Amino acid sequence: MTGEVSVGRDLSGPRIVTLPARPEPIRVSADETAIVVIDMQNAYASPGGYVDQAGFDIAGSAGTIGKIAAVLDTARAAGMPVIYLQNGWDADYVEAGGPGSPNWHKSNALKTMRARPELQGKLLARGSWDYELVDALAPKPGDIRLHKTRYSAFFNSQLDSTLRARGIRNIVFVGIATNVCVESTLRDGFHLEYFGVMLEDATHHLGPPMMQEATVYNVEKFFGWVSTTADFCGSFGQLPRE
Ligand SMILES: NC(=O)N/C=C\C(=O)O
Repeated sequence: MTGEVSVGRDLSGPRIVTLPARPEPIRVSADETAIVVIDMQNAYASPGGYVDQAGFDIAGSAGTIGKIAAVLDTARAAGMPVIYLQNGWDADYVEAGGPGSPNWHKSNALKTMRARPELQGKLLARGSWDYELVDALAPKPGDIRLHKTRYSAFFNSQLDSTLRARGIRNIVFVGIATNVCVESTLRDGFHLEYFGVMLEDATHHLGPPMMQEATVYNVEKFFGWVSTTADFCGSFGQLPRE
């Protein structure tokens, strides 16, 4: 392990935290740090949701929900912003794009609905059960909910302005899927000068286990820091409420 990375100019005071992480610990102000919860919707985490219908293994998602719940309890108690993203489109799928959009060709939700017309209107459509957040992670008063239409939560969304308005420089990522929307958002955040930390056991991949390993490697080596639920709760859990 190399030395610690410090984010910000004034790193003294009671709201400064050193989070154990790889490749090195990262020292941040809790007041400049937000939790971003990626797409914890029935689509991605519930039996019968989109990714289950599309044939992906979602067995690991139940454990991920429990870890995220612990992270959110700690973050709220520490007075940190909790920002939920929800992925999907309007009921007519206009936001999904037509054949002129790569999304129309690559989205497994759109492909599944084309193959099984009885699902049309059910997957990732705003207003559907599939689009809704899982019950176990229902937002609490003060939490923020944002809509997104593509894998990166920064693309065509209010995420950047929501973070900048609150003086946030550091983002702790949890959610599904590690290798698609979590990684896409963390990468875009890197290019927008946010310090991204991914909690590896509070995320879950789509595809074979090597996809989780690949994103963990990418984040640790190129785009940010990797930590765990226990280390997040152990360090931010010590904070007095603002
Ligand atoms: N939330 C995600 O990572 N989504 C991945 C695939 C999809 O939305 O089709």
